[in-house]
Parts: sequence; C-alpha cells; structure tokens
Amino acid sequence: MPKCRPIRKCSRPIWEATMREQQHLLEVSNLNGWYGESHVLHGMTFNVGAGEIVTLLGRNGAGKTTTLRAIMGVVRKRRGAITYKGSDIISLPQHKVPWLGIGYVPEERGIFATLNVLENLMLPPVTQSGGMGIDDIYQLFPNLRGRDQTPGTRLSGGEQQMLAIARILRTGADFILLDEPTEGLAPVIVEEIAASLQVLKQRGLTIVLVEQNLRFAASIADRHYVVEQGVVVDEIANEVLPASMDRLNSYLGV
Ligand SMILES: Nc1ncnc2c1ncn2[C@@H]1O[C@H](COP(=O)(O)OP(=O)(O)OP(=O)(O)O)[C@@H](O)[C@H]1O
Repeated sequence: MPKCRPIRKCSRPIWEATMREQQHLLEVSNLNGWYGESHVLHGMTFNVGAGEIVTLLGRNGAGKTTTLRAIMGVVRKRRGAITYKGSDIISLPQHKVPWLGIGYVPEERGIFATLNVLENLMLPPVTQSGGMGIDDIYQLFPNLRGRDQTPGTRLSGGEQQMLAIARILRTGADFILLDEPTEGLAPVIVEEIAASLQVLKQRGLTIVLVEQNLRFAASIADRHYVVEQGVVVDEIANEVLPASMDRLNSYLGV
C-alpha cells in the first residue's frame, strides 16, 4: 500500500489521488499542437492507466489522429506536457519514442507492397524484450499463418490491419496507439480484431484507440474520452456508456 507523504495522517481523497497518479502510464496535459500555422490541438488533457484500453472518440477533424501523432513526436510543433512512466517525452526526438516501448499503428497501416508478409513483419527493429514471436503472432492472427511469402498488399484490408498490429507487437511495444483499426472492414473481421485486442489486454498491454465504430469500441474499452476541436470535452466510463448514449450522440452529431 502506498505511503502518503508528506501528510502523516492520510485522508482518503489524497490516498486515492496518489493511487491514481501511480497507475497512470501516460499523462497528457494541456497539449497544444500545430501543423505549420494551423493550431489543431487546443489543450488536450487525458490519462491512460497501465493495462487499460482507452478510446478517443469525436467527429472527423476533431484532432484524434493528431493527438496520437503528437504523442509519437510526428507532429513536432507542440506545447504542453506528455509524460510516460513519469518521464517527460515531449522533448524527445521522434526516433527515440518507439524505444520507450510505445508503438503506433497508423490509420493508413503502412504495409509495403514490395515486401512480403514476413518481410513486413520483420521490418521494424525490436525495441524492447518481451515482444511476440512469429508463432505467437500467427496464433493471435491465424489469417496471417501460411502467408509469409504473400506480397503485403495482396492481403485483404482486414489482414493488412492484422499485419500492421502484429508488426508492432513483434517490436516489444507494450503501449500501443491504434488509429481506426476497423475502418472499412467487414463485421466478422472487426470481431476478430476485437478478440485479438482483448487477448492483448489480458496480457497486460495498454492501448489508446481512435475509433469511429462505437460498438467495437464499447466491446473492448475501459474508458472513452470525447474530443471536440482539439480538446477533451468529456470522459465516459465504458460501463455507463449505454446510459450515456444521448450525451455521446450529441457530441458525435449522430
Ligand atoms: N498534415 C496536415 N496538415 C494540415 N492540417 C492537417 C493535417 N492533418 C490533419 N489536419 C487538420 O487537423 C485537424 C485535425 O485532424 P485529425 O486528423 O487529427 O482529426 P481526427 O479527429 O483524427 O479526424 P478523422 O477521423 O477525420 O481523421 C483537421 O482540421 C485536419 O484537417
């Protein structure tokens, strides 16, 4: 149990705050971000606990992808704080971020047409121990098994998404930023990806998910942040999502 220092007599709210602080793997605080002169993030503030699946929900153009890109350092013009495992990472150069065990699966997936499945899988360097081996990957994504020599872009959209996730898992990343993994995929594939992410959660991985498919998001997430015009405007725990649908729909304009 954590000690409450320097306060000798520990009141419950302070103790709970201490616990919450200790459990946050990622803290994003008042994050502002720009593309050139275009100010897109206006003070994003949210946190992610170890082992959680947290979503960023919001209308098109709200700034969800930009938030992931700002965490990875792809968006360079940023202000505010991004703290990972208690250390500031906003001042790190982009190429150092993956070496913290943070993996990014972008919306466009980035599967190389000129490389086969195995070559695509082996492309990024292993950044941390504990990454998944090829057999483990094929167990998680059976659709990829036996496809080693298939050119990456000969795979279906769903299989390419699986390959994009698998490639990051092989690196040893245990904090994954996942941008719209279900976009354009058939419901049966969406279910398979949901099942895979649940397995990853059971193994203790932490995931930040940008997602438009609410049913999918609700089937795996612990908490949801609603983003509007580059700022978090609401937080909804997954267990109260069904009762919060009117509120959420008004944000999403559904
Ligand atoms: N490379 C870029 N250069 C300039 N502006 C950009 C760039 N990428 C995105 N934007 C703008 O930044 C804003 C936020 O975009 P972002 O992609 O983060 O939104 P999003 O919430 O992820 O929405 P979507 O679901 O459409 O991807 C939008 O106004 C978008 O037009």
